[in-house]
Amino acid sequence: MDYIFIVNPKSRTGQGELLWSQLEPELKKRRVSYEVRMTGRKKDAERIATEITADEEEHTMIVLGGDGSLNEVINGIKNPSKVTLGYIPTGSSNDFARGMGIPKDAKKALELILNSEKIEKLDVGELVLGGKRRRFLVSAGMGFDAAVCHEVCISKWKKILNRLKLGKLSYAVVALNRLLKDQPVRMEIRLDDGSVHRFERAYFAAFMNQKYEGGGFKFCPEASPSDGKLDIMVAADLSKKKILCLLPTAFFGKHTKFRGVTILQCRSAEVSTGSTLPIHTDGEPIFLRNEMKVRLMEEKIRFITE
Ligand SMILES: Nc1ncnc2c1ncn2[C@@H]1O[C@H](COP(=O)(O)OP(=O)(O)OP(=O)(O)O)[C@@H](O)[C@H]1O
Repeated sequence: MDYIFIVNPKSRTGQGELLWSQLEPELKKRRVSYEVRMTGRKKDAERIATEITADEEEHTMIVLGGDGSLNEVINGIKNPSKVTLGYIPTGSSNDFARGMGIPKDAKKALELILNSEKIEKLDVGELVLGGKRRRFLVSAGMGFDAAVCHEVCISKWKKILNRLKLGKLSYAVVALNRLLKDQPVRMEIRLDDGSVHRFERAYFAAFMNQKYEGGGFKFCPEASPSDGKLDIMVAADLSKKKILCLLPTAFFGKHTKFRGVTILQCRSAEVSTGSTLPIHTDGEPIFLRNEMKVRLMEEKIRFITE
């Protein structure tokens, strides 16, 4: 099998490059047939994936990077059903790897890819905003979680905590800060089963393909990336003090039994809000809107798993 590695050398504040330099000799030693494409800047992984898949042939791509790089690759791929994907997590939040049970250790993750014979067909989420589309593998969200993603991307905390090997904590630190600033809004969610769910004071809605987002918050403990469904978590109609108490329980998925937390499932949904909110896909902040559509694509992507 020919592997195409897409490597973000800057992932986890520059550690991606070091990790790749430790893995590549192993590929050579084992005479693995591969080529490597390094990303040089933002959106490179997307461009590279588009280039590779333009021929509509079958390809095996291995991403070395964080959830952001993985998101770029899934967005660049022309037809997800023609691609087999492998993943070596070298990001700071690594929610995809956590959900899929991929080893955090890069060498072990490579071993899994080279030795595994198991393929799981994963659902691919798609966010539709007017004429624009963005795919996701982990989650898409509107409101507080997207505001946190945005602030993490621009804050100094991520770099500092990455250096201390505490990268995933950056989401928790920023979440506390954001909670003090954000105001809840009116939200209506229409699901493909015809049901309509209205919330007077919603903080956010997370549409989850994986169990975890935001660096380890297990927002939807029952979510599965291959069940043909998106799990939804809405936090609404509760005080900020209560959210503060609930957030730590969300690390263990224990928040779902409390009032103010609603869990739903859908294949597609339309959301509208009383005022404009930030929106993210896979932790990458993208737009400010008061409407969005979320759905799963017909095509699935093959993923190398344990
Ligand atoms: N050579 C590069 N220089 C600067 N930025 C890059 C480069 N290559 C990729 N990027 C950008 O870095 C962003 C973040 O990378 P990635 O998600 O791989 O790592 P991370 O931020 O450490 O992890 P996480 O997303 O899990 O927090 C990507 O969205 C990508 O656009």
